[in-house]
Amino acid sequence: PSLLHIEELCDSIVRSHRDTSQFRLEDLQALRWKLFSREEIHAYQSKSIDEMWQHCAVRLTEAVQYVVEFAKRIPGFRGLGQNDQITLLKTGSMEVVLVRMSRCFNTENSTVFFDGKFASTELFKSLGCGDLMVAVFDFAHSMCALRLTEQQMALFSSLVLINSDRPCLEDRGRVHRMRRHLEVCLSHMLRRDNQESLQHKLYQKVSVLQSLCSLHVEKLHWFSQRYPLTVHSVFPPLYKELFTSD
Ligand SMILES: CCS(=O)(=O)c1ccc(CC(=O)Nc2ccc(-c3ccc(CC(C)C)c(C#N)c3)c(C(F)(F)F)c2)cc1
Repeated sequence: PSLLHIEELCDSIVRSHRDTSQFRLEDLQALRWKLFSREEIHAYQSKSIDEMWQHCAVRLTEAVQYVVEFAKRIPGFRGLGQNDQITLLKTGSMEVVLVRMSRCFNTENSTVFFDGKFASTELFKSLGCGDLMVAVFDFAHSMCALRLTEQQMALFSSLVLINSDRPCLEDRGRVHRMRRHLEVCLSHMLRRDNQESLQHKLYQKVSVLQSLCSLHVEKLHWFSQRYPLTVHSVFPPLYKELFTSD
């Protein structure tokens, strides 16, 4: 691909990320000291496990929907077969949500934006997923340490999604060709930012992301065994489609 084509591809990925990321960075920054009060935290901790799970599933599904929109705007994604689009979203959308979550993480007090204010892991106690929440927050912290620009996050997010190693892809070759172009974009951008050292640090994040998402699916399976009706009747359909193997 020509350099012009690469620059154009970079620009379109960055634009798509900006147009599909729920909150602008400056808005999240402006809210970063809006913390939940003791009473509000106590109210969340007093929720039943199924109530809190449902609440979080709804919030997560909103974030996933924006990632689905981002994926659809990646040049070439809509050219893939329907099944391959679903396969890439099933395995990659939660990973991109977790990458994006670092945008709303406050490293000074280890809080994350949730339901309009910034919350620490203790707010999620009634989920019964302490280890997952700690891992999610630690990941957000480690992503913040890389101090990615929105452009770098946009390209990293597209590479997380366009992964030709995903199981059951029908046209693996086509996904791989898309991925090659995106890899050239990322290295072109990192060279331009004089930050080539970021490349391997980003690729190292991929395995942590995948283990986080497996843990999320594991916890969901554990929860759906105990509260089948909650998952079946009040969880968002998209959440069920993406994260359960029903
Ligand atoms: C992401 C784009 S953005 O514009 O930066 C943006 C856009 C919106 C928001 C608000 C927001 O939706 N925060 C939120 C939502 C759900 C969750 C969450 C809750 C529970 C679980 C455990 C699971 C078992 C249900 C998981 C997981 N895995 C994740 C979190 C946080 F991870 F922090 F707990 C935060 C924050 C930034």
